[in-house]
Amino acid sequence: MALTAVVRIPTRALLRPWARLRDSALGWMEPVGGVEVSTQRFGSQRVLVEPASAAGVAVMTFKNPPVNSLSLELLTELVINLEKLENDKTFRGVVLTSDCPGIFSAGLDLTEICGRNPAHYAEYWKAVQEMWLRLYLSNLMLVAAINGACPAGGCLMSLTCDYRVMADNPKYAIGLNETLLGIVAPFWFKDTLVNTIGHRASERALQLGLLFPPTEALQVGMVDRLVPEDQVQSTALSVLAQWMAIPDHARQLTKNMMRKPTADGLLKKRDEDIQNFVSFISRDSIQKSLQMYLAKLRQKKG
Ligand SMILES: CCC/C=C/C(=O)SCCNC(=O)CCNC(=O)[C@H](O)C(C)(C)COP(=O)([O-])OP(=O)([O-])OC[C@H]1O[C@@H](n2cnc3c(N)ncnc32)[C@H](O)[C@@H]1OP(=O)([O-])[O-]
Repeated sequence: MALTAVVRIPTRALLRPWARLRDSALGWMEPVGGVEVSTQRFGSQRVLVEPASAAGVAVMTFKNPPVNSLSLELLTELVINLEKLENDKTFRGVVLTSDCPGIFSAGLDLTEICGRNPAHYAEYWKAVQEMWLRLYLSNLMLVAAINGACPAGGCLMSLTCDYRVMADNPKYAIGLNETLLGIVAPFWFKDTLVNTIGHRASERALQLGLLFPPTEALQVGMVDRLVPEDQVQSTALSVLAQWMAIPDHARQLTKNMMRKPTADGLLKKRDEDIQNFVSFISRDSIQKSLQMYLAKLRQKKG
């Protein structure tokens, strides 16, 4: 099996805004003696990509204030930048982190799934699926540097990584809290969690919508390591340095062997999953729940 053929997703056909964003992306690679070498910061408006000082490693920083919610634009830019890193064979590992103080990501952008029309829900959900598939099956080593709150879709994104380092600050929490919003985490969110913390712990966490403070997240296995807040990124980089010692092709095949069956669950029924999502999220009762949740978030501030 060819290593580069792990994910077969016709990306251009899936998300229409990509072509536009691709055009506006900053120049990032220069051919040097036939080999593409990164020369500078690159990325796009909401996703900054910087080569780290260690060879073969990049830091991908999400920059979608105020809370790094996963808007359609952020999801699109994330996938484009990941694809660029994967296509450039000089990169083997990526640290995913946030530029928003105290927040890794607030999860799916609630304004994308509340008060819109079915066509929008379908387009958005396809982008969420795409983000998950691309990260979950990435042949790169991915380490999440969780430097803040990490609920719902933010937690999902971190769970796609090969390793999670979290800031040891009791103000932050991580988990799939969908039931608290009156919505249901889809089966592939559930599968990703089960693959990380096991069936029983997932069953409880998902039903109760648990958001684990760092110490509990470590205990349950949702994160792999806790460090002081100012050491999250440096620790993630040193973890990657250890992983870099493993021959890539053996590690990639192993990762694929572990993850492909889970990803296939979605790949086999993407359209059905989109239809399910659209009909679920369009229900009046669900829209009401989401509106109330958003109003509560806004009130909290005022
Ligand atoms: C089947 C579907 C599966 C679903 C999966 C999901 O991911 S569902 C997602 C589940 N996600 C969650 O349950 C997380 C919900 N969010 C939180 O719990 C907190 O915002 C926080 C802990 C992330 C940060 O606390 P903090 O005190 O630092 O910040 P703050 O609270 O003051 O918010 C600042 C502004 O951001 C706004 N905004 C916030 N989140 C979202 C969002 N997801 N989207 C859009 N907007 C959001 C908030 O309204 C406010 O706007 P305003 O008033 O300025 O117009």
